[in-house]
Amino acid sequence: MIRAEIDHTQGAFRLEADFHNDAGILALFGPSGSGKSTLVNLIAGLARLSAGRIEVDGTVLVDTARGVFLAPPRRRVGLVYQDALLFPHLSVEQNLFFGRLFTPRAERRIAPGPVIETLGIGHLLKRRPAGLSGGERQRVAIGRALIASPRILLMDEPLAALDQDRKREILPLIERLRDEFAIPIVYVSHAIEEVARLAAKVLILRDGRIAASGPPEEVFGHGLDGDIDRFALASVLTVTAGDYDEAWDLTPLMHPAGAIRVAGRVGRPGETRRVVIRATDVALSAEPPGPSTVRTVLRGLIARIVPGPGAVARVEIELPGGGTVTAAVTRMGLAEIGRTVGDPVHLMVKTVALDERPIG
Ligand SMILES: Nc1ncnc2c1ncn2[C@@H]1O[C@H](COP(=O)(O)OP(=O)(O)OP(=O)(O)O)[C@@H](O)[C@H]1O
Repeated sequence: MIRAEIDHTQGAFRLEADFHNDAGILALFGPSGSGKSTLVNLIAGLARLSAGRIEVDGTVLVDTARGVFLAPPRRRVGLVYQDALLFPHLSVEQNLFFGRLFTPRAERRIAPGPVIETLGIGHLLKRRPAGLSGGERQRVAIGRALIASPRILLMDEPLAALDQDRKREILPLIERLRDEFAIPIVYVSHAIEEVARLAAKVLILRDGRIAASGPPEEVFGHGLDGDIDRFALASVLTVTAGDYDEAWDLTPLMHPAGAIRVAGRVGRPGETRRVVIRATDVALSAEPPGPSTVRTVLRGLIARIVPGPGAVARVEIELPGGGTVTAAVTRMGLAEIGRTVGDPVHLMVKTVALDERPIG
C-alpha cells in the first residue's frame, strides 16, 4: 500500500527512512523534531524529496532517480491536521464536497453518503464551521478528506486539539473508516493509546531515523536502548476481553500472565483488544502479594534491567504467552526484592491507573 525509501535533507536536518506497510494504519510516533511532519509533507508533495522514492498503491508519487515528481493535487492525498482548517465561508456540505471537485470522475470511488453517515455529520450539512464544536469540525475535516477519494489519508495529530471525551468519540470512527473504506492511512500521534488502538504497524522516529518498527506490542516498552525516556515507558499487550463484572463495575482483560482489571465495561466478551500499561504504574514484588487493593497481578520473568540514570531502573519483564511489560522502579526497590535478570517476578498494576486511559 505504501512503500518508501527516503534520504531527505532540509537545512541541518536529515531524514533517512525506508519502510513499507501493506495493510491497516501506519502510525508515526516519536519525539518533537524527529521528522514525523516532514515525512507527511514528503508523501503529500508539500516538501520536495531530496533523494528516494515513495509509492502508494502502485502509483509512484516521487522517484528522484527517475525524475518523477507528482505535483500535490495529482497525488490525491487526503490531509487531516490537528486544526480542522475548514473554509469558514462555506457550509459544511460545501466543505465536504470541495476536495471531490478536483478528483477525476472515474476515481471517485468513495461515495459521500456512507462517509457522512459513518461520521454522524448528516445533521450539520447546512451549518457553517464557526458554529460547530471542535469534535464536529474535525469529523467534517476527516469527511472532506475522504470524500475526495484519496489514494491515502495522512492524519497529522488529528485528535491532539480535542478533549478526552471527543477523542473517545472519534477514535472508533477512524477505526470504522479504516475498516469500511479500506483506505491506507498514515497516522501521526504522540499518544501511545491512540497508536495502540489504531495501528497495525508503528514507526518510532528519532532524530530522523527509524528507531523501531513493528506492531505496537513489539515496539513499545522494550528493545529501545539508551536512557529512560517517556517514549519507551509504556507497554502494549494483546488481551481478550472477559465478562463484565457488574457488581464491581470491572472488566477483566485476559492474558496468559493473569487478568488485567479495568474499570467499566470494555469490549465484548472474547474480543481481542490492546491495553497500554505505563511503566510508572507497575510495581514489582518477589512473592505473590498478600491481600491488597491492587486488582491486577501478572507473573513474568525479568528479561532486562536498565539501571539509571539516577534513582530509577527500567525493568523489562517477559510474560508467559507473549508480551513484554516495562516497569519503572527505584533501584533501591529492585535491590530490596533481590531479583535480577532471569528471575520470576510479580507485577502489580493499579486498576485506577489503567482506568483513566482509552483501551485499545
Ligand atoms: N522547512 C524546513 N527547513 C529546515 N528544517 C526544517 C524545516 N521544517 C522542519 N525542519 C526541521 O526538521 C526537523 C524535523 O521536524 P518535523 O516537523 O518533521 O518533526 P516532528 O517529528 O513532526 O515534530 P513535532 O512532533 O514537533 O511536530 C526539525 O529539526 C525541524 O526544525
